[in-house]
Amino acid sequence: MGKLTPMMQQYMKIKEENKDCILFYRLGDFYEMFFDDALIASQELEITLTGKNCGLEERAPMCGVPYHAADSYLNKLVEKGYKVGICEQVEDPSQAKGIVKREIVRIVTPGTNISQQSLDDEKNNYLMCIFCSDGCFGISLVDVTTGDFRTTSVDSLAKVQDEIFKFAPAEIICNDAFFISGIDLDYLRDKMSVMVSGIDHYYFDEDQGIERIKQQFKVGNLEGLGLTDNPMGTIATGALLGYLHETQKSSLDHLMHITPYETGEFMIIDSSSRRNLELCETLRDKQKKGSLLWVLDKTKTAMGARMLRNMLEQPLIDKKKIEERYDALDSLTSQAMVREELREYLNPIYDLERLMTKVSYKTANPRDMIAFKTSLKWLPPIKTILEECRDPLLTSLKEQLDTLEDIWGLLEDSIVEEPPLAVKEGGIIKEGFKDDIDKLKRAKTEGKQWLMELEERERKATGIKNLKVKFNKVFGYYLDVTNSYKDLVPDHYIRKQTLANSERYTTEELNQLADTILGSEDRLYALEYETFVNIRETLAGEMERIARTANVIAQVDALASLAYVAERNHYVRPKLNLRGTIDIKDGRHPVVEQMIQNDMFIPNDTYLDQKKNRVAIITGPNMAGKSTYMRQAALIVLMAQVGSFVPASKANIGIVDRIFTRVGASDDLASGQSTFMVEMSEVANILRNATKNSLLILDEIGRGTSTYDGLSIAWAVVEYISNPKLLGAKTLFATHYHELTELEGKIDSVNNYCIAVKEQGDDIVFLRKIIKGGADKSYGVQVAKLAGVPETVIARAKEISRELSDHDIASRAKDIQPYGEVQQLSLFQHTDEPTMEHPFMAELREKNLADMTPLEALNYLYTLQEKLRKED
Ligand SMILES: Nc1ncnc2c1ncn2[C@@H]1O[C@H](COP(=O)(O)OP(=O)(O)OP(=O)(O)O)[C@@H](O)[C@H]1O
Repeated sequence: MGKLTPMMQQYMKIKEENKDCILFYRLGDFYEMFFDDALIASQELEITLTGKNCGLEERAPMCGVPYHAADSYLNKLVEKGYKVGICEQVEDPSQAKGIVKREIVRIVTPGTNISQQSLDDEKNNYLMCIFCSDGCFGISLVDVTTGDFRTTSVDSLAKVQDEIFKFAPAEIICNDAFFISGIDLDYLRDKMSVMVSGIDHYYFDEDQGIERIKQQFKVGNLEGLGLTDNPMGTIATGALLGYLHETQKSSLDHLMHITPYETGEFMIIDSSSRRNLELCETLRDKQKKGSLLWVLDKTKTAMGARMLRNMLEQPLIDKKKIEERYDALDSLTSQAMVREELREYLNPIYDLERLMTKVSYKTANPRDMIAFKTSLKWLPPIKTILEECRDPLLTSLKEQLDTLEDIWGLLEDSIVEEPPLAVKEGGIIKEGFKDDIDKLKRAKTEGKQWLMELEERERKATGIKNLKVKFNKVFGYYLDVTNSYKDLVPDHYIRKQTLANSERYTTEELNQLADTILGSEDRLYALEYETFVNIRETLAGEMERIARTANVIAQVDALASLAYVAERNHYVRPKLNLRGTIDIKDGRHPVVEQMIQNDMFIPNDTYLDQKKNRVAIITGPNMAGKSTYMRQAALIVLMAQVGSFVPASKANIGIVDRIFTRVGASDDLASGQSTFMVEMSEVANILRNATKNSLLILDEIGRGTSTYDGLSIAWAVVEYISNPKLLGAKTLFATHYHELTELEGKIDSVNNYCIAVKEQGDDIVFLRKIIKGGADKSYGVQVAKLAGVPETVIARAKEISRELSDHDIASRAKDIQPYGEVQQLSLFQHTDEPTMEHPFMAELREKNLADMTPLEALNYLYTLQEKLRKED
């Protein structure tokens, strides 16, 4: 058995301390990986596996990536959920000669990835820390690429899930208690691709955490940060900072502020509703295209895009704040020229927040400085053009906008227009910025000329006609005088060497010149680098001002985008009320109207209030447009509370505290649960958490089970939500159970609507218009025909439908004989339902379900169902 080489011993020691990391171990121009790390990396990165003689009998598996291209490899591994430890050579004079010391300089995790690729990503990249204790949760989250840092605390797991879904962090770190809080870890890992890891309990020590917070934000106490009322969030923040210091090891100066927030400041939208409403990505493809954000985001800067996404994720509930945004949009829509000029100035502005991150991590290169300068140039004209806007929000943003002219001036004076990427090879600093640099530069380029001039001067001064300045590697520059002119050599010449035919001299002037010329290149590069680093540090010192400006620009950009979209898509400014009335005239679905090309989107009205119009039961054939109509209402309310104008001819929106949607079967939620179970959990969640100020969108509740159960549940749910003593929330309720339209006469606040279709012979034409009243037919078979179901099946379905139409479904179903492939009842389950005269329904009506809790109602319905089965 051999013994590990010293270099590999060092490797083993570092690896031992960082077992959960793949080590990128710097060897010359490569990062090498060994043993298991090499096996993983070669597979994940598709790179060749080799072997290294490590001193042992067997060669160590090894693979490597070039230092200069390491970023993309690293990014790939981190995206796949690995932690990567970057291990660099560091100077350590105490080490024995020949042994280079290496140490981890940074641990890159999904939540702390600052590779160029992640800096270019439009979205925020959050690292979230969750501290769980006694059913309460402290949440702290940071995007190290932008400096966005927030904290809150919540009192239920459901609210934690909402926050996770809202911010979609790349990585969650937590204490052990969070793992047993009931959180669905598989869902987080598999469906949301979040890396979840527990961190040591010492990170959550409150006192140490507070110290870290005070140091990071340079404050003497927590009051100034607004954290005193948020002990759970404080602990989470302390732990998050501890983790960052441990992994990032370098400056976190760009994390200058933390924003404590209350979830109650914003409209609450639970995770499944966010998905269902397709706010920032589509349900199916998880793409931005097709989402509400896709329609609204016409921002010009990356900061603006993130701000808009944030606004959409957190609609407001404060009327005054919303109206401030409307006023800003009014300014920008009524002055289209001003807006477009503003957008033109915003266009060339780079991502200042992420540039600041690079400055803070000392990775900003000279081209980043030019990006800075180019961006700053547009700040004064933006400020000037904002003078045209008289509304309070834009006026205040204008006042807050620091145009950073001093920083622009510094960059303008110091960095050349097209600098290289490298920082240590010169060519960065402009002429005139620093005398020494200018001199060195001149020495480099004009050295020869200077020597010729000196030669000429000396010839004239001494009369030595063939005096020459020459160079060799041993003596450097010297004056060569042939023996015939020896007598003319002046006293101040210093002899360097005597040859057979000539003498070699030097002078003080020549020595100085030689020094300047010979060392100029190295010194020039070093001085340019030093100057560049100083400039970068000056910027780092101005981080606070730059961050504030970046935030102002982001807000202006997001507002300008909303105004632009509002004008282009003919949106209107909504009115807001606190009566709880939602009155939309000619509302349109903001996304579907963009998708429909030749066809015109048919607008529809929506009216809901706290009295006679609390619940709208919407019937109509499949494909008629029920889901579109309901989502459109929810999106219009949401847009209104984001501060956007809305797609309608007129809208008066009663501010809602929450929007809940239960739409279709969200299959991806159903990890291990049946579709019906998921549906019922969502319903339970809605009934438990909605208030009378909420808006509910319920699409075909009860569809996932048998007709009887489904209908009964739907019936009980409508009774519950329409009753102000129980819930009394405004609701749009789409159903195929036509029996539910019976409720209109029975409950005051329930009204029937349907989406009109026209029969044309055997076919139907969708009119897409919502009208008062219930639909009398479901046209399921016609829609099946439109969808291309084979003619034989359609014909048979019509036959069955005719047979069933006059009879009770339960008894008739038994009589139907199988025909070919059509053996299941599923074809007619939705096209023909039991009549209300069934004893089951009669008993149901007698019983006042409204006096029961939803659970009692469900239990009761199950008992009824059992009874029925026994009777059968
Ligand atoms: N108001 C409208 N104007 C124009 N087209 C519309 C309108 N509403 C819906 N559509 C179109 O009709 C299609 C079907 O609409 P939607 O999915 O809302 O129907 P549905 O009644 O919910 O169907 P199902 O009951 O089968 O789920 C949409 O994809 C859209 O293209």
